[in-house]
Amino acid sequence: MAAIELDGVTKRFDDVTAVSDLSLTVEEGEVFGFLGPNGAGKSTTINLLLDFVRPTSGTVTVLGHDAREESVAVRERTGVLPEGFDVYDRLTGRAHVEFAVDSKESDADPDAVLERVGLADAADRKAGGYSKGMRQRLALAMALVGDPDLLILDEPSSGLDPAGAKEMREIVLSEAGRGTTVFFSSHILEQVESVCDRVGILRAGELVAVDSIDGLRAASDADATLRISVGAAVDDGLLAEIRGLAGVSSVDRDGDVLQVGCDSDAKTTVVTTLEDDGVPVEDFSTQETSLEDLFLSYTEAESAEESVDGDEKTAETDGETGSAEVSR
Ligand SMILES: Nc1ncnc2c1ncn2[C@@H]1O[C@H](COP(=O)(O)OP(=O)(O)OP(=O)(O)O)[C@@H](O)[C@H]1O
Repeated sequence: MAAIELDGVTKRFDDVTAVSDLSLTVEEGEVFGFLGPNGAGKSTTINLLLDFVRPTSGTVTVLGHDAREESVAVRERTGVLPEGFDVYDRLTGRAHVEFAVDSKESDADPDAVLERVGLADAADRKAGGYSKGMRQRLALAMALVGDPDLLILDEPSSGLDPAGAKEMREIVLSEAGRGTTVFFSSHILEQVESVCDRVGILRAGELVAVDSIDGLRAASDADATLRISVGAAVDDGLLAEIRGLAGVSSVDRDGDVLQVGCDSDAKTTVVTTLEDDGVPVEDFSTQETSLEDLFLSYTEAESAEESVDGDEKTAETDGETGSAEVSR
């Protein structure tokens, strides 16, 4: 059974379409990263899962329950770390977790939960004195109460330093190891890379890609950059010839160096074309797409229509998704 199933979901707030015709399935036990820039619709999607907002159209099913009709059943089996969680300054960490235990009618031992997130030593301190990372861990502890089948984490690493973000990842992995489905949003691809089985990328309310990070990388192969040091001038005619080769997306000349955006199949052709035209190639190297560029390639195309072309495109990466339209 799928843990999360969104089918043709649109959510409008007056004239703003926050989520547009979103269809997405997250399988049980999967760690799924939900990515997108600010305002892409991530929090709205999470709110739809929890029935905090209702879809304008489409259906939302969580753990086999209709999110609208059976929201109580969904919330009983779901732990949530909301975006911008704020602690009660005067309450201790333990009191926060006790509150979660009471409201979920769980028999969990608060100290054991605090231990799981590394806050056992700070259990008796007032949360108002906690650091940002400790507050996030406390929020996670509250979400973990009752061993939920689904964990929904909205920007769990926001405000955390690298060590804090690493700890958060470790906790997510250990929960996933217990069979929990984890759905979390982020606008930083690096933060999801090491934990997610798959990621979905949202742009302006539309899902532009769903795949593993490796799959996304493979699909954006066209954007790897070939750096070529040449031993003679490259005239405009030759530049145009290279620009016209199959698999080449961009060519820039900077003194003796050419930067060619191309897929791996085109690399050899680019080099031989230069040599055939009498331009000696002294050195060349390939720079793979960085995670940041990869993310930008899916989220910064000029308009959503350019790369979203029907439902099939979002079901699997097909080698053309998003990145093909983007030149850097
Ligand atoms: N309650 C609301 N009323 C009106 N507009 C809303 C409401 N909630 C969200 N929106 C709009 O919907 C769009 C998507 O917002 P959302 O908060 O879902 O994005 P997000 O991807 O979570 O962004 P961020 O990374 O900044 O948290 C934005 O244009 C936002 O202004």
